Amino acid sequence: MNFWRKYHSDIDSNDPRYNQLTLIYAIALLMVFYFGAIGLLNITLFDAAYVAVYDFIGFVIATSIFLYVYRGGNLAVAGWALVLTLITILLAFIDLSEAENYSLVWVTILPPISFFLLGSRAATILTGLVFIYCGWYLYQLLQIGVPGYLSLGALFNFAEVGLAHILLFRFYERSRQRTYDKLRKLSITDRLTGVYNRLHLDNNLKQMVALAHRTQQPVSVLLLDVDHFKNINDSHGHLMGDAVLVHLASLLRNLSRNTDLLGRWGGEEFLLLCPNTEASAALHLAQRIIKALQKEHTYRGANQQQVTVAVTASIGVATYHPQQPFVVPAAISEQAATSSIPTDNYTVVTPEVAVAISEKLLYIADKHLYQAKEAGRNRAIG
Ligand SMILES: Nc1nc2c(ncn2[C@@H]2O[C@H](COP(=O)(O)OP(=O)(O)OP(=O)(O)O)[C@@H](O)[C@H]2O)c(=O)[nH]1
Repeated sequence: MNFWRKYHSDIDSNDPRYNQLTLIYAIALLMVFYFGAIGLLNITLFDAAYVAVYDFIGFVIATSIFLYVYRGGNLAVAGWALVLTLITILLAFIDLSEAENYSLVWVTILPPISFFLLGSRAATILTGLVFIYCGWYLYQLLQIGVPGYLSLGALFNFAEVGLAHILLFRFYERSRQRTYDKLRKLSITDRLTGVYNRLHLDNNLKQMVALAHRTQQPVSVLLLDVDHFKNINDSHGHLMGDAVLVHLASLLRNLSRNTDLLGRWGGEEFLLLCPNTEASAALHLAQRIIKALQKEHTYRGANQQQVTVAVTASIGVATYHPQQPFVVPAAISEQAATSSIPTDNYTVVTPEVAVAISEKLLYIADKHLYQAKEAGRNRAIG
């Protein structure tokens, strides 16, 4: 982890916010040095203390934004603060220079920054308003006949460049966002069943455990494994096996709550994460799943042939309750003694402890699943 992300360790280089963070740092730092240096020059060399007051205000605002982000502040808030500060500075600068020396061209840096930091909608409105204001400002100068390069043609050119900038960056930002959403969805879902994949479950279980601790609510996990799945594949073909997995995923989705998180843990294994769920409720849910699976279902396999296949599953259940000591149950503690799973009782949940509790939950669920298989399958143990 580098120095800049000390308080934003959750943002890695694959996260789109990583570059936003970099851009906010870069612009804020640039403003800090710029206002600091110009302010000093205004006081010492140019004897313009009244201008230095503005430099000082800019310096303080830029430093505040920088420190706010550095201390882990919200990126959206920092993005808005930065863009609004930039707009104020640019408009003040244009006004002070009365649009001389093409100072107006500076507003063209706003669309790339705004679209990147604020998203398509907010940036379109904000930069649109700034360009309209600048067009109106130019028009006023034309009216009073400011000499020099100002002409009606210049006004049109400015308006056209402004519009082109907004449309192009809007198009660019929306296509980037769409590609990102598509890639993200692909990276967290299982292609066959459409439920979440193992990576996503893993990440969320840790967060769920931390939240359970904060809210003092229990969290349960259900680990389900189809019984003799190999036989289904061998007797009816792989396509039929796939159809069984798809059906099972939709059955699990229908039986679980909206707040539960369902995913495919492995080949024919599914994991259901249930926040705010007591051990008894989790076991009850597991039994409902077993019962629902026992109902006959017709699957479509190769050559569109329809076959009724009897599918059963075994489920291991485990629950973490923040108010109770979390120890590996006696029945499986012998195996735990030789494994690396920590067995302490946790009082404070740091990220490391959340990982340890998640591992232990999965470990217990896996052992219960194993016991259910040993006891004859088609059952749940918790
Ligand atoms: N059709 C299909 N089969 C899969 C998929 N992923 C894994 N499998 C198969 O699932 C089977 C798992 O077999 P085993 O681990 O022996 O488990 P089982 O036959 O269910 O036996 P028990 O779990 O002991 O009841 C293997 O034959 C894998 O090839 C998949 O995506 N589609």
